Amino acid sequence: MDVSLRPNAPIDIWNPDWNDPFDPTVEAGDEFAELVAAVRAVQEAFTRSRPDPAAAAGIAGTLRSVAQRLEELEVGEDDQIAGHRWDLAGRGQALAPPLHIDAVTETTARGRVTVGRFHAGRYAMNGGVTPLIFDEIMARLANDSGRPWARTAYLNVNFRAPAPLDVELRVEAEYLRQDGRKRFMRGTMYHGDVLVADADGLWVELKPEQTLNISEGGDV
Ligand SMILES: CCCCCCCCCCCCCCCC(=O)SCCNC(=O)CCNC(=O)[C@H](O)C(C)(C)COP(=O)(O)OP(=O)(O)OC[C@H]1O[C@@H](n2cnc3c(N)ncnc32)[C@H](O)[C@@H]1OP(=O)(O)O
Repeated sequence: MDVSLRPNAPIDIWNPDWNDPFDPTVEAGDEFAELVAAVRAVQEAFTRSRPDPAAAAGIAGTLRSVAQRLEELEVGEDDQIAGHRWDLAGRGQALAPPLHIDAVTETTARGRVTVGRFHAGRYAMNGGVTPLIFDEIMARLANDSGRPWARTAYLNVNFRAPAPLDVELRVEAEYLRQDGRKRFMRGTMYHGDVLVADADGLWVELKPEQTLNISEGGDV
């Protein structure tokens, strides 16, 4: 079943100012997009299924061999493709809801997302998935327009109405104000005219001694 999880936007948005050491142009073809779509399809189909024990054992074996093949291709985090393909929905990170970011200005960001049962609680979007979507679009805006890196300090989400599955939801972010290193952001999610969730968030700009890659040492 096609639940519109494929990253169907050719280029959502590409900001050359985005400070990512990964060079996305190398694997910018459709093959990796197809691989992400396939992983998402497995997640969704698995969630929707009820295999009998024999089918479960067979499928587990197949997936184990896929995992083994990918393990042979492991690279460091800065070089992995997943999460770094900014032109793909959800950046090519298969766990992330496939958020298409259509427009980013200095103070606003606008996107859309459709989730299936893989991201469901019961009949509606899981309460942990909504913050994932807000964090994605609000962090994107907080860190856009050449602004130095900032990390999420808090993200408060209000669930106003159940967010339905398999339909497109509109997601917006607004850069409210800056106070020194603090960037205050707001997010909203709509199904048609219905506000299903909103969020307030604070992003704090890193000090020079703080490093984004905490495993490199330095002050976190
Ligand atoms: C499946 C999906 C995969 C997703 C894949 C994502 C990849 C996406 C890539 C794009 C995104 C890239 C960027 C990575 C961003 C993260 O991934 S963030 C991940 C979640 N966030 C974190 O891990 C942050 C952990 N916390 C920290 O690192 C530190 O607490 C912070 C936020 C940097 C702040 O620490 P600090 O610099 O020591 O701050 P400090 O000087 O104490 O405070 C500065 C000011 O902020 C205020 N403040 C600080 N914290 C708070 C708070 N919690 N509440 C209220 N005020 C606060 C202070 O009161 C202070 O205010 P003023 O006194 O100046 O008025």
